[in-house]
Order: sequence, then C-alpha cells, then structure tokens
Amino acid sequence: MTTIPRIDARAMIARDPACMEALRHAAQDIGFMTLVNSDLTPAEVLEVIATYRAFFHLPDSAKEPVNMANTGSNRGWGAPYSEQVDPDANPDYKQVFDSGFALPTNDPMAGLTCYAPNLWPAQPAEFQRVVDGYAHRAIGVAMQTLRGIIAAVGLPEDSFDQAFTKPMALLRGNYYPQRPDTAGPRDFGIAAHTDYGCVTLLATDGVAGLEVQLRDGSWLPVQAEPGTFIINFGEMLESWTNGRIKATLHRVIGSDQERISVPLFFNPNHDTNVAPIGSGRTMLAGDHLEKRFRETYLHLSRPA
Ligand SMILES: O=C(O)CCC(=O)C(=O)O
Ligand SMILES: [Fe+2]
Repeated sequence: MTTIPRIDARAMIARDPACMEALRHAAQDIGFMTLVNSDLTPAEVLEVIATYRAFFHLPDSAKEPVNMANTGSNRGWGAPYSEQVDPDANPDYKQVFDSGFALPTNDPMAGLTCYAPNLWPAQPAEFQRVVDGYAHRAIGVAMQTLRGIIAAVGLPEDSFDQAFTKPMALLRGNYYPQRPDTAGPRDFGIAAHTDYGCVTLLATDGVAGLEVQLRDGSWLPVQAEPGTFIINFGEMLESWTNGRIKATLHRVIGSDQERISVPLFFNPNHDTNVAPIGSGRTMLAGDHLEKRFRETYLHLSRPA
C-alpha cells in the first residue's frame, strides 16, 4: 500500500540521510509528502484559517468590492464557479481568495499580471495583516523545503536560489461549502489538476477532502491536522528537473462538511527559465504561469 512520506522539517534542514531518502521518494515516486515540525506553528495556521473563514462567511455583497472578476488579474475574491481547472469537468464550486507577492511599484516588472497589486477586503479588520504575515512566513518554509528537495534529488542546493528573489508566490484561501445537493459526477470542490509552479505548501483545517492520484490511477485520501503541511510539486519543477520530480494530479470532491484549505503556490521569478536544465530550450516561468491562469480563471479566459 502506498503511503505519503512524512517529513520532519528539522531532519530535512539537518540533511539527515534517512530524511533525504524519504524526500527523494516523495519527489520522484509520489509527488506528495507531509511536513511536520516546521517554523510555522499550528497557532499561526489556525489564525489564518479563522481569518479566511470569517471572510468567506460574509454575505456576497461584502465580497463583491474585491471580486477579481471585475479586474484583469487574479487578486481578491473568486466566486463559486469562477475557475475551471479541468476542461472535462464543470467549473469548481469552491470560492477562493488570492493574494500575491507584491513588488515595489517602481520595479520594472510590477506591471505584470503575475505581480498584480493585491485587493484587500474592508472586513475582517485584521485580514490583510494576518494573511500577508502568514504568506511571508510560508514563503520561508517553502524555500527551506525546496532546497531540501533539490538536495535530495542530487542537484546543487543553492542552484535555484537566485530564481526566487522575486517569487510569483500566490497565497490562496480555498473555501469548500457543503457539496451542493445538485452536484453530479462532473462537479468538484476542485477538479483534478496539477499545480502550475514548483512547490505547494498546503495547510488545512483538518477536514478530509483532498485526494491524490497514484500511479495505478486510484485516488488516495490525504489528510493533515492544522500545523502539518501537505506538500506537492508543480509543473514548473517537473519541467525544470526534466521529469525527475513529479507533478501529481489531485482533487477535492467535497462532502457535507465545510472545509478550508490554504495553499501557498511557490513560483519562481517571472524571468526564470524552467525548461529542462541543460536542454538549451527556453520556457519562462511567467509565461507558463500566465498561460495556466488564462486557461483556468474564467474571467481571464473569457474576458467580458
Ligand atoms: O483543498 C485542497 O486540499 C487542495 C487545493 C488545491 O489543490 C489547490 O488549491 O490547488
Ligand atoms: Fe492543487
């Protein structure tokens, strides 16, 4: 039976040999792992989840001023059915709130969609402070994890560092209400997809829902308490490492229990070449990310 490797962050940072072997297995054979004992405490995770929950429980009229559908980018609130991650499924019934790594306004790249300015709601009062504070801390843990993974698969650990000085990092709150009574086989909280970037650091409120596709095509439920992170690898890391590290399909069908999850999508600088190392080809991280955004956010793929 396949189990998802459980990685102790302290052992990972110390490059403990047994931990490195488990990391290599997670990255190359499964594409998923869990991370315990990281710098981010359960209290910090519970705080950001409670803050998103308070926002999502507001009436839609309070979310409308930050509705990303009224913008040309993906910052702010994404309403139900505003994103379609699998063209063979219906748009997802989840709601989201997206915020990104902000560049100084005078940075030459500040005008790009992937660095678009954030939109913050008026309520809850502490929303921006809590969400931005969490994003900053989560970026630190994601970078530590990425370095550990790179070391585990035998690439020079600092080889990617210069690629994350202006990361196109996106923090998302996912809100899954109860699965609608009307939902059919093509309806999902989030349909099957691979993540677009390098590493995703996912916190959840502990409610079950995430399923990960194994090599034999079966779906394995993966659950973690607040403070334990679920980590998976994305399309850019798979490309960059020429398939050595795997981007694995995952989905949430949903249940009669409300659920919140908080992924940090840790993407490199816009101008990073994420084509396979040594291939001589070019695939800019920013181009890949913007292409995937246009394919999945309905307001970006079908502008009004
Ligand atoms: O909610 C989850 O457990 C997974 C969310 C997810 O896959 C995503 O937001 O990309
Ligand atoms: Fe995902």
